[in-house]
Amino acid sequence: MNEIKIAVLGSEGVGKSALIVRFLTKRFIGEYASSSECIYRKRLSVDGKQINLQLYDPCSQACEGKSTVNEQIHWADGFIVVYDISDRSSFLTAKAIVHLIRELHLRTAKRNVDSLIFLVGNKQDLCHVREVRREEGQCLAAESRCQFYELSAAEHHQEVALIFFKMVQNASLGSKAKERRRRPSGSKSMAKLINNVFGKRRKSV
Ligand SMILES: Nc1nc2c(ncn2[C@@H]2O[C@H](COP(=O)(O)OP(=O)(O)OP(=O)(O)O)[C@@H](O)[C@H]2O)c(=O)[nH]1
Repeated sequence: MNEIKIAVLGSEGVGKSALIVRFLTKRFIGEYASSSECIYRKRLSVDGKQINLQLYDPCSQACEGKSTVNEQIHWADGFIVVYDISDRSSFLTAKAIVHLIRELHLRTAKRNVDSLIFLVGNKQDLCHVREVRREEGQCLAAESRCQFYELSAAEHHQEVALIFFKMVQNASLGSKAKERRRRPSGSKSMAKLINNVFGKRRKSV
């Protein structure tokens, strides 16, 4: 069975967990508790192939055993780099992450990552307080040769699911020969995810 590892990266509060939870549970959870980085696992069938998917959700706060961005990049087969359209600084962070991914993959002569980086502008529902124009996202994606999406984890289930499926599809095309690399610490089952979702309070929208 194919194993695909996807890292969802971006600065604090851009909606990384919200996107993952939306994909896994179809629900938008406004309050999500997580004080450690974690890996969610899901089995799915893509193009007739059974895939063991691992989704890495980093923790923005300092936590014990936290992996570095470099380790996260080395671990993953594909990257969903998220920014918040109502927060310009998160766009700059996303830009830096995309450049770092390209640089590290170039330096280690890994396979072509063009189809394996998606730039995602989240919180489209907050367009009345938008700080990053859609064209800026498109422009960054074009110059970084990655795919661009703008959406809202709060409002769009199908779009979110499509992005994850597309990424899995792209990653599964070139994953066979890939060596297994060090994984970030922490692993989460659906039971723990449900605990996080219904357990503690952390942030408000
Ligand atoms: N309006 C709106 N709020 C959103 C959306 N996605 C996430 N949020 C809110 O943004 C806040 C941060 O969401 P998280 O999913 O915790 O963001 P994160 O990137 O995982 O944050 P860290 O784990 O701290 O890095 C929460 O209050 C969410 O409810 C969205 O599409 N629209």
